[in-house]
Amino acid sequence: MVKPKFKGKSSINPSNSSSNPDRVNGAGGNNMRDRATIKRLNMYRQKQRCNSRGKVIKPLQYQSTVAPGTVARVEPNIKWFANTRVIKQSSLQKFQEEMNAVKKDPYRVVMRQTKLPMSLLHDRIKAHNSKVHILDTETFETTFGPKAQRKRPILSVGELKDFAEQAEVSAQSYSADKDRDLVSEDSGVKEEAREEIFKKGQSKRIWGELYKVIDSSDVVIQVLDARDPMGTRSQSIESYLKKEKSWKHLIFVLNKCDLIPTWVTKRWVAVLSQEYPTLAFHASLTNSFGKGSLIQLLRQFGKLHSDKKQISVGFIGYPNVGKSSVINTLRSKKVCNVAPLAGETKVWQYITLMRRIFLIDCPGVVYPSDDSETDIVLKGVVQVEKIRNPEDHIGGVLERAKAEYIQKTYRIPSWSSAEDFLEKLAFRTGKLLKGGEPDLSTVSKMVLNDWQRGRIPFFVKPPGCEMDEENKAQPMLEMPEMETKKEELGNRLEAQDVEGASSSQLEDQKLLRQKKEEMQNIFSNVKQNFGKINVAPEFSEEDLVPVEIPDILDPSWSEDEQDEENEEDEEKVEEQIGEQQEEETSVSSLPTKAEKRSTREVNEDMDEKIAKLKHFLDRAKSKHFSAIRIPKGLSEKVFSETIAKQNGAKNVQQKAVNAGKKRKALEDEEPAPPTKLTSKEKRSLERAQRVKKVGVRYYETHNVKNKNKNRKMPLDGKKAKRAKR
Ligand SMILES: Nc1nc2c(ncn2[C@@H]2O[C@H](COP(=O)(O)OP(=O)(O)OP(=O)(O)O)[C@@H](O)[C@H]2O)c(=O)[nH]1
Repeated sequence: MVKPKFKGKSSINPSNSSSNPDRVNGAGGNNMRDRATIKRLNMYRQKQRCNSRGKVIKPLQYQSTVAPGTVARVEPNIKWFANTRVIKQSSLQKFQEEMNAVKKDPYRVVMRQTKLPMSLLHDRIKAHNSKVHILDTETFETTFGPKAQRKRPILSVGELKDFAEQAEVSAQSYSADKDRDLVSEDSGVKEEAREEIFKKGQSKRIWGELYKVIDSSDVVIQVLDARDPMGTRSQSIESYLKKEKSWKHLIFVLNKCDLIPTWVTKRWVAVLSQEYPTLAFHASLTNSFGKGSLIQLLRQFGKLHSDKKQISVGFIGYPNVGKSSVINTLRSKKVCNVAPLAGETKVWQYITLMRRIFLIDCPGVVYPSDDSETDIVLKGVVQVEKIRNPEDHIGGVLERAKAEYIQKTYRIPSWSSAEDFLEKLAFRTGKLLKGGEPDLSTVSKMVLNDWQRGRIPFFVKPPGCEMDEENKAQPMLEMPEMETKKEELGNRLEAQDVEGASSSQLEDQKLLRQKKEEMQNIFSNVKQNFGKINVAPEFSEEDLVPVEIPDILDPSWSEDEQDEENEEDEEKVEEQIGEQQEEETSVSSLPTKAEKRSTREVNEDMDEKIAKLKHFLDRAKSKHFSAIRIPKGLSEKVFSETIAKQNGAKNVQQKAVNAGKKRKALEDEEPAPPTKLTSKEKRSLERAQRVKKVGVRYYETHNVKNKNKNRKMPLDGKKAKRAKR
């Protein structure tokens, strides 16, 4: 140890020695040992001094005895850091033998086992291929005898030859692309990580919401987009429900049927019904399709679970397929937020449909698949505004949609590539950047938005649509596939019975069969008249394969009745509108094409007028204006036209049956007034007259300070103008 020199009063050692903790400038510059390190090293180096008789005359630091009660320190010594628990092999062997002897002796007990190195007794490493001594622990009878209980490995083959064959087949079908565990050499080039927006609907939170909805529902409705039902379908959830929650009923609702030709809807319903009961649907507050069928179906499910106080119906599906819209349609009012943007529904929500039926809306879930980024965008999962390079996905749009529809929608006659198309569109729409450069990003977003909102006609063709024309023209789908499916299921179950299942399995099967029969009974009542779907896009002749639509709709319960029943609580004006629509849709089911076109025009006219009326109503309801009046001229015109059209429609039907004068009858704008009005017509006339004034005067209903009862509101002039606005 370096002895600090005494330098008068100061105890600081000025030397530059590397063992001096006080040194200021050493040879090491900034890399010098710090004070603590030097002190520690000095401590290690110290030696005690003894006299010739061995008596310690200078003890080590911390070695001197201290008075009892004071904190003492153990000498830091290198030997403390060495392995002190080493015993000889022979000693270990002896310990193991003796310990084993004691353990096996039933008259002796090893005390304080936790304090002993017991692991040393069992650490003999067994060779990987060492023989298993089964017979040491089990009897021959239970192991190999006729009543052996030992589990055997399940092999799908009986002989080694078959096993080799199987291996060969699997080797042939092996594809390195699909092998996720394949270790390949790192080429240094890696695929760019997917942007976060493309992982929408896949988060743990969303899946949590989905499982909450599934757990809480008695009936699960998977909503599919009619334009691409298979792309928006989740087979993994279906198999999960089948395996884990077999008591829950799963049905499909094919929504947005108004965006595809009717025969395609029919075909898809037939295809999907082979697996699960399927209903076609068009979600709309004013012009829906399938609402009555769905409500009736839910009612029947309610009856099926009469033991329960209420049943819950969960709506699951891809984002943007219209789950919330279907719920709004069933409730005939906006109870869930709806937007053309994916991910509008954030959390699950309960909605009461009837006293005993609750609906649960679920956020859209994206199921794991190999979809490319373009697929994801075109399925409407990603919000267009958030896409970094929207022009990358236009190629996909041009590939999927027919050129004819693109030409018609954007009025661009031809293009050589996606970029060329975008440039032409940018010039046509005036979307230009500085210097007259086409703004490709903006026009791409425009096209993608149109795609997501169904403005570009598109649909995925159902399987087998080229073949059997007969099926296409099948007038009323009565789910024949369900029959075959049931039979198939029955056969399968019987086959399983023969194989010999346990009693609990048999019971399960019985339950399953019972459930199927119940579903069959329920669905045997469901008949949808696809001719009533109001298809919006104008499809080409090629896509519009004519569908024969039955003249008479006579299911055991009709949609019209249901619609009326569920609209009880709505405004009377809306009832009127609903009745008008029903009349209109029944006209649209007439067979010839020319008439179809003219009825569509009539429908469009009516829709416009209805929208206008509704707009006025909404404004009046929100009380943003002190008084709103529907201009008398407009209301009279609308309702007189309505009645005229109703009568006209009746004439049309009659004439269509009698002779070939349908066209004339339909175009007949002002038919002769009916001599005698039916009670229904009388009521609708009364309502029409009543609803002319839909607003109320602010001063009449509000208790305001300067209320002047005698004040007359001028109908012309400034205020009247404001009210009219
Ligand atoms: N043409 C047409 N559009 C529909 C139909 N149903 C829904 N939509 C539209 O599809 C868009 C999405 O509807 P939502 O009801 O918000 O869809 P969602 O499945 O609840 O979406 P998330 O909230 O993302 O789960 C809206 O713009 C609706 O207007 C339909 O039957 N026909």
